[in-house]
Amino acid sequence: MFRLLTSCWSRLKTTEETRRNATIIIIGLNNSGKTVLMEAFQRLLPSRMGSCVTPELTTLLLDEYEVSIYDLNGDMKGREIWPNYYVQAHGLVFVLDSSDLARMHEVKIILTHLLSDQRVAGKPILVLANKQDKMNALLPCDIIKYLLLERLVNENKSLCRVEPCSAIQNLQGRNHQHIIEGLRWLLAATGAKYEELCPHQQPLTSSIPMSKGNIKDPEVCAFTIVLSLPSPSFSTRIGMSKLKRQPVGQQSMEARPLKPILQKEGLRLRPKKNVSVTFALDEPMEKGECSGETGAQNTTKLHYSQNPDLQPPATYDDDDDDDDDDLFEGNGCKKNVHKWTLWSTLLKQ
Ligand SMILES: Nc1nc2c(ncn2[C@@H]2O[C@H](COP(=O)(O)OP(=O)(O)OP(=O)(O)O)[C@@H](O)[C@H]2O)c(=O)[nH]1
Ligand SMILES: [Mg+2]
Repeated sequence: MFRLLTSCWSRLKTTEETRRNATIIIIGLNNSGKTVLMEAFQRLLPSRMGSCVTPELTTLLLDEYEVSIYDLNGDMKGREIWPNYYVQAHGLVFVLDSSDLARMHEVKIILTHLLSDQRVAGKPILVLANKQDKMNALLPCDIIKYLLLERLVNENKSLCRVEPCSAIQNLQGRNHQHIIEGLRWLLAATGAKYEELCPHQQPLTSSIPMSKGNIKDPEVCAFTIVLSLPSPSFSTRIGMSKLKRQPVGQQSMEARPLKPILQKEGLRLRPKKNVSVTFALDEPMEKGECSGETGAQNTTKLHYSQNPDLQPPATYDDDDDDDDDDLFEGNGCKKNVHKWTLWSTLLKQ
């Protein structure tokens, strides 16, 4: 009995010792669903008791990671303190309300600004396209297109994954695989050596803004991400073995552009369903598969995974099932007349 207890204790101790720490910040516009999402994470994952130094901080355990997650306010005042967290963050979760079309332009401005920040550039970002339960929610493919996400992540060399989700449903314990898989991906993408490259971590406080002198040289933390040519299963399992990272200034290989990969089950694209999109270099893309605008025809293969429980958007033309593939063909969502009218309105802003 004593031996059993000792062995349990030493196993527990080993697990504790080998646990990796990661700091993640959850940001996005106010009302996008960050706090509900945080509550969903708290329900789904075990948390570290007594670790809450500040109310916005939660420490959760996922696989071998102990993740400190900061849920930051998205109102104007809250956004002012986001930069205080950039240096310390290993990765970011950006939550957006997929149904709030009126604020998509604001999202675009914020995200562009965020990703081009030197303290953020190069860090992986998980974009959660929240509120997919709403009838007018945009699909990830549309959101990517509107936000020019592909170009953004290429310019800033940040690995990016877009997950459709509904934080409300997640809170009720439904469809949570998207947010958990998204978080797993983010943790894996931060890389095992990231902490070594950010050796001077300071405890974070929201009340004391960091002076410029306290902000570490962003170059020290930034990664240039170099992707090896992945296997077909890359998009569904983005293991660290597939990613070779080196600190800026030490890269021996040229950084290659990141391309969107829609996760798919089977061969046929079903764009009316909700899909996850991971940006990565992959095998040559078949002509006509998404990303028409950016000339991605030479490098990308698309993968998607369906989430049948989430509500498909009402704005899609549902008359003919054979139209499904047209959403990704040629000029993109050409059957979606209703939605493209909206796009042109948004794009003019
Ligand atoms: N329908 C729907 N509503 C949601 C979902 N997620 C959040 N909401 C609602 O959106 C509103 C805002 O949610 P919060 O989690 O407080 O938003 P927030 O991003 O934390 O906002 P700030 O803290 O002000 O930046 C609440 O009324 C939520 O109930 C969702 O997935 N679906
Ligand atoms: Mg909140």
